Amino acid sequence: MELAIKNRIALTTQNFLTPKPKPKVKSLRVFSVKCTASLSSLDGAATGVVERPWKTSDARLVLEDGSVWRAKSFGARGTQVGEVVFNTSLTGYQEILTDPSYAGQFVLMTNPHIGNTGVNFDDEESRQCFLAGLVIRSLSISTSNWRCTKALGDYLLERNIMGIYDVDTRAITRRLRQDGSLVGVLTTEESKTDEELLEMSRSWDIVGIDLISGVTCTAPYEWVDKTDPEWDFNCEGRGEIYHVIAYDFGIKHNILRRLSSYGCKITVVPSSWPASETLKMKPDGVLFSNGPGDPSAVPCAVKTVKELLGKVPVFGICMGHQLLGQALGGKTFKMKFGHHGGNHPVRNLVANRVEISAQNHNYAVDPASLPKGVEVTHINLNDGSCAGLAFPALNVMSLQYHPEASPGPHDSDSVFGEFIELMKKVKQKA
Ligand SMILES: NC(=O)CC[C@H](N)C(=O)O
Repeated sequence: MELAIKNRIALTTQNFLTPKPKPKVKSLRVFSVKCTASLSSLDGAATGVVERPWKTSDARLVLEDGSVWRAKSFGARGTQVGEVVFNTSLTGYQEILTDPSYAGQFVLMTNPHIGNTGVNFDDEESRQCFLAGLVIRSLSISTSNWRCTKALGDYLLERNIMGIYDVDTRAITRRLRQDGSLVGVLTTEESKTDEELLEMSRSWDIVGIDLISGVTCTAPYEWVDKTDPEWDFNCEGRGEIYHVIAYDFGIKHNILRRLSSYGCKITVVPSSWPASETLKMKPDGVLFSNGPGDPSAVPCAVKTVKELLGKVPVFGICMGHQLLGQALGGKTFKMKFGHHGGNHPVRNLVANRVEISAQNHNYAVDPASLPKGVEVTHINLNDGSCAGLAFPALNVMSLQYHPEASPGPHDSDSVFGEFIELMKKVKQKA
């Protein structure tokens, strides 16, 4: 078993971790799917009233490799550039749409059937949708869920987010797996030629851009909301209150709810909040949140993390983990197509167990670049990449993935309890 896992890592690591070269364009190739019974009106879809004629394709997604994907639009109209990534989660599209870490990206759902549960008030992971757009195979013609307040198409339209459906998401996913993430331009504008859109996609890049400043909050605020007790599955033994300062690099609400449920008093601060101000607030711990884009494009955030190292216990999640990796002296790199989904097996080397995790990242910390004393605590079993770090001497812990799930499995929820234990230990020593 052990050997099988090792062999699997050896076989796959090279594939998934090698950054992609820029794709060559031989000529533009147009792809379209055979017409399925999609409705012309989303209002009709919400009420179940069928309108004819069937909608025909009115949108194009042009990828930087020269492929042109004809599709049908829903949500907002216009032209939008972004990086296309695929997400393998079966459920939770609303949490995915409101995860700020997707800023600058088109999320392509591999689950072909999207929209069937509509959207509701409770599943928002942030104040708005920051992603570039949504790409799906089939848009549900009706919504049916007791929490549903709105159809997905109306929701995206209100938030000015473009969506397309009736596009071969399986073929695009294979292309992304083979060639790596690709930049694309999505348009509903007939006047734009395929060549123009290709040129647009090839002249834009997500690497090296600071996307955090566009999603962070503008001023500090207190967070009080907890996980609804009806949904909470892990809430025993939380007595003492710990004050946590949470750096908002694009924070998901469920990180805050879980910390709050575990007994933390939370102050959320903007990404530019000085480390000196944080220390003046005398927190028991600091959380560095998830967030969009390239971790090496935000040296200011790395500087803040560095200034807090060793002064207070810290916990990093996803972007927070990558910033910690850099602050400790390590390097981050862009993966071939990253990890996005709710089914990633991770080996927890400390507890010696496998956890199925929710993940959403395109970058990773290179463990070989880390100084002595920094321990790799978690490994992604699909490709052997670093999924967690600890530096006990400085009371540092971090995960590359999402223990708060939303959406995804809850196997790693207990890590919030480990952060509490770390704060407790340091407080008792003081
Ligand atoms: N979810 C996140 O925090 C993502 C981190 C980073 N933007 C990445 O893509 O790797």
